Amino acid sequence: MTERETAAGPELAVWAALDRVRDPEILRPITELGMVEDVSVDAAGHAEVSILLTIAGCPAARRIEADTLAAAESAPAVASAHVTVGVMSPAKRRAFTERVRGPGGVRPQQFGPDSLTRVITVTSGKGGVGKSSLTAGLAVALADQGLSVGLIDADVFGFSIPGILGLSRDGAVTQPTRVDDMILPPVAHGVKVISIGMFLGDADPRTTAVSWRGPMLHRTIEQFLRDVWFGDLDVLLLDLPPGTGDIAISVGQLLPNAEVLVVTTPQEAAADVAVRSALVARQTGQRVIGVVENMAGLTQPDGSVIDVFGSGGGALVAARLSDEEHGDVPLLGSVPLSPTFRERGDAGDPAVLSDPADPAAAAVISVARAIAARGRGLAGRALGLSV
Ligand SMILES: Nc1ncnc2c1ncn2[C@@H]1O[C@H](COP(=O)(O)OP(=O)(O)OP(=O)(O)O)[C@@H](O)[C@H]1O
Repeated sequence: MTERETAAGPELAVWAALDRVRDPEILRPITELGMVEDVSVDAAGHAEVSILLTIAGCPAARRIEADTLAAAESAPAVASAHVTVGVMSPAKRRAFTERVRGPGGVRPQQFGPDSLTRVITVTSGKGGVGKSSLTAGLAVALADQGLSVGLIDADVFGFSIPGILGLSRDGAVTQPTRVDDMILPPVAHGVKVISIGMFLGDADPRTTAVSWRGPMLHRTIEQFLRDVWFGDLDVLLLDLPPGTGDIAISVGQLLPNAEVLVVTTPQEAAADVAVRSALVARQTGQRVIGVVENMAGLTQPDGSVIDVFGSGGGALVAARLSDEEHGDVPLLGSVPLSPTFRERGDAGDPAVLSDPADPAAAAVISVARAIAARGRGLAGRALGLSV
């Protein structure tokens, strides 16, 4: 019998209250994860709760402790509460990782051909068109719409996702928690995020250039897919370096179900490169699901609009990628230039949550709705039917 099964009265009520405390990285109740060691309530209504963390000083420790205390205090018949925090023994930690990941030592790569997760890579051809800002915004907006979302930032040359999502301060990037060989991605604004920028050791990402060749990048993405525990995701987004064939090939091999979203600016010159990057992805078997135009017309205080980067590039890319063989590739949205959108991104406080009425944020939210509504095409997928 477990501790909980023998509990009764106020103690059972505390256990029930603790069901509401979720591990902030795993997003599952601490009771389910075996993190509550003991609960006792004395005759005066004082509750003593002891919880076990995976590792000493785990980044989520304070939050788990505070949430546990608040939950215990809220239980009926509890007048006061105290929480003791301990650390799991290696055996308990093994049981914990099995509970999270499922039993068995062999970890298959996540998001393989039978996975139900939609994998969407975001590509742009040219750098600096706002691919990372849009990827982060879409991830947060999809999570806000109730989906379970993961985000892999594999943009070695410009890993800006931690900054945009508030996971980097003064050059220090939030580190993922490691529980033995399992890596738990930090959760930002409801999104599980892993970035190459989290694996630079003590190096300051502001002054550290990552110059990796294709094979190393391939291995890193492979490791992210194997060792980083994302859990059941509805959507996994990947922010990739602009326009490299190497990466497109790796993604095609590692994530054969990946869909591609193409980001371009309204400029015709950017359109050519964006089309090329989409064609490379297509050659590796990925399906292009749509185009998003970014940095479209900037609205002035008097209501007039300046097309800083021209106009029509998004529609042009969509038209050039649509044909009989591949069907219609839609322009899913046109995101205007917006100083607020940039400022909020720089502050790690994405506008899609903090200022959803901002025109750029609203456009990103609407693209996220369009992506969620389209669902995933089943073409080429094993349906898992047996007769
Ligand atoms: N719609 C927008 N309005 C205003 N600023 C924007 C908008 N989209 C992106 N930006 C800003 O443009 C800059 C470049 O954006 P971002 O880093 O997302 O581009 P990128 O395509 O990912 O670049 P790279 O791949 O080269 O790293 C950032 O400062 C970002 O805040």
